[in-house]
Amino acid sequence: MSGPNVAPAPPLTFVIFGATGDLTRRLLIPTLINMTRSGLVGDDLHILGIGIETGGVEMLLERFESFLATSGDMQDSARQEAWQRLRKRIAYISGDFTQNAVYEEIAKYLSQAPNANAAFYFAVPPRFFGDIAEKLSANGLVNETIGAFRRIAIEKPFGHDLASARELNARLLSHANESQIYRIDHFLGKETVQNIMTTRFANMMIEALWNNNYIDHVQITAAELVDVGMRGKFYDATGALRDMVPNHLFQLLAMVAMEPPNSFDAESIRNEKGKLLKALRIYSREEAAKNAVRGAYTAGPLDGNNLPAYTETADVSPDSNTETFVGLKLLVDTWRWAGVPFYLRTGKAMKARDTEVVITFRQVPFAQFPRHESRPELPPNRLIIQVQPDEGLDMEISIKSPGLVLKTAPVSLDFRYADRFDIGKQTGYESLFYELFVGDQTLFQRADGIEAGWAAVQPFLDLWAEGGKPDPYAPGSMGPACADELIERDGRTWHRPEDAPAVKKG
Ligand SMILES: NC(=O)C1=CN([C@@H]2O[C@H](COP(=O)(O)OP(=O)(O)OC[C@H]3O[C@@H](n4cnc5c(N)ncnc54)[C@H](OP(=O)(O)O)[C@@H]3O)[C@@H](O)[C@H]2O)C=CC1
Ligand SMILES: O=C1O[C@H](COP(=O)(O)O)[C@@H](O)[C@H](O)[C@H]1O
Repeated sequence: MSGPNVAPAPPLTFVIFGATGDLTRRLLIPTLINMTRSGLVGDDLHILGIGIETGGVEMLLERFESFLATSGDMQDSARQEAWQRLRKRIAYISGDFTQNAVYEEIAKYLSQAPNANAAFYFAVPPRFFGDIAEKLSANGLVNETIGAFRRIAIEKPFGHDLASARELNARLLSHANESQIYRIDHFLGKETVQNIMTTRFANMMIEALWNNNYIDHVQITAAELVDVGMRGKFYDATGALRDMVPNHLFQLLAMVAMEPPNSFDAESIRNEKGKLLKALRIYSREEAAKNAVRGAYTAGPLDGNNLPAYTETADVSPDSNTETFVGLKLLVDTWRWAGVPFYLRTGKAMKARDTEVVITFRQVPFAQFPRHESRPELPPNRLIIQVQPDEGLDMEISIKSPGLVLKTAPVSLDFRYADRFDIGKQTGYESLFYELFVGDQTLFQRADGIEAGWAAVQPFLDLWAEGGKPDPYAPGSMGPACADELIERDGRTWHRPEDAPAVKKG
């Protein structure tokens, strides 16, 4: 995507609702700086910020600059130069986006813009998504004309359950076409997530084994070292399941498990991902209770600090039963995956930052090698897709241990992106923005995929809404004991973060 061979995005006005907010200054502006620097956008990109705060564009620029000064983003001169170029093309309209007046001003601005292309980015609390789309439409701002596009990009969370996601989709689709709607999942901007498709579909030796004849089970982990911190209000109403599973973890799962698409165009890929997510087994209440565990971190030391318990976090109810960890065993009802469990887990305040997909292959059917005390079993092959940190791919195989005695030894063939490529400092939004600007929806979620994801987690939401408390786990651990039981009762174990190459290296 990035790099010198890619043509710059077409001219457009990028309208950011929520321009004075946290996401804009922390991620959107640094992304646009990176894109300006690498030539992914040219001087015909114009930015129009919308916010309720009064003041002119100088107020907004000062906000951005004071953030950039402290973030360490501007330490190299190329970025500073890119910012100087970009800042000249930023405008601001102060107004309340729940009222019509601001849309009239946006219409006026766009009518005087050098070209009619526009992408509207909703960097606003989710309760405003439907309203803004409705008002844009009522003011004729999403009408496309020949040669001029109008697009809407929507941040997460997309709904808070199946019913609300359906309602939001229906509302958006009554004002814009699916081809104009870009639902963001920032995991899809990660290089290693995009690499899952290449790993599978560019390598015969991998894809040929990619089914229940050879794969024993799949683990998807998104462990975070960070705790809930200052996000108590948002998090207590959300929890680990809603925050991470139907979006980020299911995107990883879909990439890993989908059928090969007929082509790499957006619709073919999204068709396959949608089909896969619709094949996730929808559990009964009893099955949901058996196949899901949840936890909340207690007080304790984490990363050199003394972390208060989740329930003592600012803006979290002391008797909260929101989970900060979730573990699931899911099944995909397709010919390819019948009988292969997918174990998923994610949580905050855990032992390490480690997002990975671990594919464990079946044991060889018959092994003549003598077993020895230190290794009574021949370990299965594993393919580890290290999403972050230290992006890479590891293949665990057995070799002969040197010496006269025939012994096997496990070794890991490690590939790290940073060892081979100059990936630079990216926010992860660069490829998403580029595709939004050029009109490629591959890295965005389609309505059916989102709804299928929510349908698969709804039984767990319903179950936990009945009451009960998450199990406690110590900060710096890998979650509650029930998470180990979930997988160990099947005779398997979680891949340990200390086994991850990134952690081994550190
Ligand atoms: N922050 C992050 O790291 C991430 C955020 N997201 C998502 O991005 C979205 C934005 O998040 P974030 O930036 O943190 O939120 P913020 O609350 O920081 O930003 C929202 C902005 O919208 C402004 N605003 C609120 N109401 C109005 C209104 N009626 N008219 C005009 N402006 C208004 C706010 O102004 P004021 O503050 O003055 O009220 C604020 O500047 C959310 O959907 C969030 O879930 C997703 C991933 C990461
Ligand atoms: O969307 C979210 O993602 C982050 C994790 O993203 P990462 O790119 O840092 O791995 C998570 O911390 C946050 O709670 C969630 O809202």
